[in-house]
Amino acid sequence: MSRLLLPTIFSISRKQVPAASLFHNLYGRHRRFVHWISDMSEDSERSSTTGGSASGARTFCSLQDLTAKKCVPCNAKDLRPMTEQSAQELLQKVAGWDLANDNGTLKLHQSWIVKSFTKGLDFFKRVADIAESEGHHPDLHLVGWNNVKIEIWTHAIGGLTENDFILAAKINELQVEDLLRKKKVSK
Ligand SMILES: C[C@H](O)[C@H](O)[C@H]1CNC2=NC(N)=NC(=O)C2=N1
Repeated sequence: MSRLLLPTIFSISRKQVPAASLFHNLYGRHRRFVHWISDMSEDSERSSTTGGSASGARTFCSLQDLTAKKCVPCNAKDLRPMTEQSAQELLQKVAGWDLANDNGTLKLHQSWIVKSFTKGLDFFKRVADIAESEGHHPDLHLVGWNNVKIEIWTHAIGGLTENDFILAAKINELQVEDLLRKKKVSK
């Protein structure tokens, strides 16, 4: 129906023509429905491309292979922390990592048991090489001589960005079997 026709229909007062009020309601509902749909699609568009959720405004956060991606400088003005929901989605891509909420700051966390204190330091060196090449750095803990714990978050914005998941995925690729204590297989 052409736009020109519609206003004329609505110029008829609803009192005079009951059918017009029925049509008006239906059209009104249709219009609200159309607006609802378009709002929905804008919202979904906004959250998936501008990082309302995933990776902050700058980097589009897709679930493609994180190891093929490169960390971006954390001082990018439009980077902001991702939501917990987006972090949960990305967590599927980094086996072995958990999501920790440290006083409102979301972080990635994983721990290992190494064969010795010095093997722990060797572990850190291998992680450090990746961090330096990515320009993005984890928090490294070596506790009780053989317990390695790594936390990853984006300090510059106080939360998680795609950078953290890229770093976690690349740490997962490290060959560290020679450093780890064999897991006891429960009998
Ligand atoms: C400019 C450069 O991106 C920053 O200094 C980097 C260095 N490494 C970093 N690592 C982490 N985890 N968070 C940061 O905010 C951060 N900032």
